[in-house]
Amino acid sequence: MGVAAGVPAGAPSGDSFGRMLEAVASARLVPVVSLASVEQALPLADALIAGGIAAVEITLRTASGVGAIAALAGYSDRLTVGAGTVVSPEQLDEVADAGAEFVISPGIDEAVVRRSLARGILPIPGVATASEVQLAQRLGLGAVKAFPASLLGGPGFVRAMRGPFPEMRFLPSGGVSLANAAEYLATPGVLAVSGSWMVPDDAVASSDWERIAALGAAAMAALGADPLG
Ligand SMILES: O=C[C@H](O)COP(=O)(O)O
Ligand SMILES: CC(=O)C(=O)O
Repeated sequence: MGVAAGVPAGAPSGDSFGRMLEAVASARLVPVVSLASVEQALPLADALIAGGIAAVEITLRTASGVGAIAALAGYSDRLTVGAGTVVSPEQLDEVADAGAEFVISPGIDEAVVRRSLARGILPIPGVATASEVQLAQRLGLGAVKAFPASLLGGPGFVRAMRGPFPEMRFLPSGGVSLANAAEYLATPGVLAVSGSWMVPDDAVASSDWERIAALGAAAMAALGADPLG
């Protein structure tokens, strides 16, 4: 990962951020999940793992987000746990204390990125313009989230941004689906894809963990063989 210039004194080494980045890359698909209660966290994790999913983003869009991250952190070495919708340094501290390994935001905020680097958690801020990618690069980041990917032009957005920013890697999210996830992943510069389709709110609400495991397995199957494997 390109984290170097933005790493404050005392932060973990670039190798540590690189390991987190590669955990997300090797997962290839990162479900975005908002949970209504902390009790849903462990059965959700079991369902995701059963479906072959290796990373999850738990958002702070619900009040149980931080508690769910705390419940999941360290639960299984088969599931890397990150936080989503982190929009302030204070929230960054909360998810850092809870044990999140990566932090995703819908947009890029220099204070959030710097706090994340200082806390040793991989920041993957959202970008929708070249100016934002440029800021991410200046902060020393090697990966950003392309959000909302479908409205930005899909894989073409990543291809266009890789011209001026050939080292940057992108996590497309927003409108990614079973039908187009493989095309995104095959695009040079795509780190992994993320989305919510494999964890429908109604399945979580009804504790339909078998359905979530099946949707996860179908999603992973649609992504095909690991091109790096
Ligand atoms: O940040 C992620 C998005 O909310 C996921 O978008 P999606 O629901 O279109 O998959
Ligand atoms: C949309 C997004 O990136 C987030 O909620 O974190």
